[in-house]
Amino acid sequence: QWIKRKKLPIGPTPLPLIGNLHQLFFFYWKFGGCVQTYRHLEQVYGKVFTVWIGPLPTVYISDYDLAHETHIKKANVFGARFAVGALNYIREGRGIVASNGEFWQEHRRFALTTLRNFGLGRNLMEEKIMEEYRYRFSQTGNNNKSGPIETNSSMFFDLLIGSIINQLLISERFEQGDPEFEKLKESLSVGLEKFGVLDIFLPDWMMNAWWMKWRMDDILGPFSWIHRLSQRNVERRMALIQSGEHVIDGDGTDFMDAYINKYEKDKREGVNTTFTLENLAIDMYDLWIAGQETTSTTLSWACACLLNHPEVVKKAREELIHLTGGHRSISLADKTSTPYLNAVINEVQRIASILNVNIFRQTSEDTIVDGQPIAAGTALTTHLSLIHTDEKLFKDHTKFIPERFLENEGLDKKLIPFGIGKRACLGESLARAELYLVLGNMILDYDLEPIGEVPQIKTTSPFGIMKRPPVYSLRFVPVHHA
Ligand code: HEM
Repeated sequence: QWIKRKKLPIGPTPLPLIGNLHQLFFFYWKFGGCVQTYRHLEQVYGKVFTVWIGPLPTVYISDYDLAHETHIKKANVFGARFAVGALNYIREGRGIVASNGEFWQEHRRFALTTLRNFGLGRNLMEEKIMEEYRYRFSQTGNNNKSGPIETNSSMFFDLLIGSIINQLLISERFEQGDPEFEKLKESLSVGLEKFGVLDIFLPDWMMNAWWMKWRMDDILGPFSWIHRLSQRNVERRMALIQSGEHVIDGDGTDFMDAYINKYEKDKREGVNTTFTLENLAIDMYDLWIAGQETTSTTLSWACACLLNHPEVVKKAREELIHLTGGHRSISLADKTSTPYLNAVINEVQRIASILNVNIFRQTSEDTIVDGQPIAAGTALTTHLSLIHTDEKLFKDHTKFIPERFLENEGLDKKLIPFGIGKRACLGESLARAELYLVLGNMILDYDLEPIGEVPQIKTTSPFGIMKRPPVYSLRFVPVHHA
């Protein structure tokens, strides 16, 4: 440890085996959350510091300029995923989130191109988002379709966003009460809830040890269920293709079609390929897990913020009515004409900061950051939440103030909820399209009313890997434009 520390940024003194865990737990208790704990460490040790999770040193960058200097300017040094422990469970170096090297490049490029193709030409992505938006609002609530809709925020947005990603992946929608969806959602929330920071870093030998089996079954079992569902979807599609009930027309209409086209082509040409059906199930598993909970949680945060700030809803709606005359929906082409709505979405993502840190990277060579050495192979991350609560950038950071993005040109560049650099979020453009279309049209079409107490703008999971908003119900009351 002593020798290793010489090649790492400073940080609290670690003990053998347990590293800084005792201090981390003490600070969690003292400060009441992970972000406050890491803010304290930043104040003591500076913008780059090391925390030992047991025997493993992990390095944190807590400043935007340093994150840019490392992840953008030296992208190759900071571009590999640190994929051990629970992150590598099921994936075993495959998929998009936890793979590296050529495999990662091929699968990331394929997924990006396929999702981008949905955005070109007839703009399938926008069509699918709007179709699901209209469907969900028309199906929820009472039978009076033009009356108010009463719902639970997280269930409503889970169904909406789950259906959009499912439409893009396999052309299927989830319905309320659908047992498969309920089980899928439960698996995801149970899995993410039980997942602790230590599990991310467990070495494979420890994960496989007999004395860890109960814990691994408990936290990873739900993820196995999601993986099996993904495998079943692949088997079902292949059976339909073989029976002639599903025909892939040209490029196909969803991700699975596009992948099967590539798989068949590689097979025909005798290429030694990683595009196998087994890997298709893993890619879909990754896209589903990464693409569902993230966006739907952000929308739940958005409504919590808007319920607390009716003046923001009013101002955003005025902008949208001025643009559309109240006669049509908002489309992605309107984005440059809606600066206030854009600022509202930015501020929601800043306040929510649903993922505190980038998924961990691994330095590929010895390097120096802010004058401090970092050895090759070190696990490192950018602390997104510390950047988003940096008072120098975001004054009065606990307050919801969309105007800050209008008053301070270029501030939006320093907002990085999708991560930064080579491994930044693959679904960023899809998520941005969903947030813009759903929030913009919802503000245009509905008044928001709380049912019961107005939810606090405060996370209910200060120690979790994902920051969740309070659970609350709300009412969407249709607005009739003159
Ligand atoms: C508001 C919604 C979302 C947020 C805040 C978000 C945030 C993030 C963050 C912080 C990362 C880690 C980046 C890094 O390590 O530098 C990430 C990675 C990723 N996200 Fe998202 N994400 C969102 C939506 C989506 C959607 C809709 C999809 C899929 C369609 C998606 C797919 C992925 C994938 C595949 C990765 C791994 C990328 C790689 O390793 O190359 N995300 N996301």
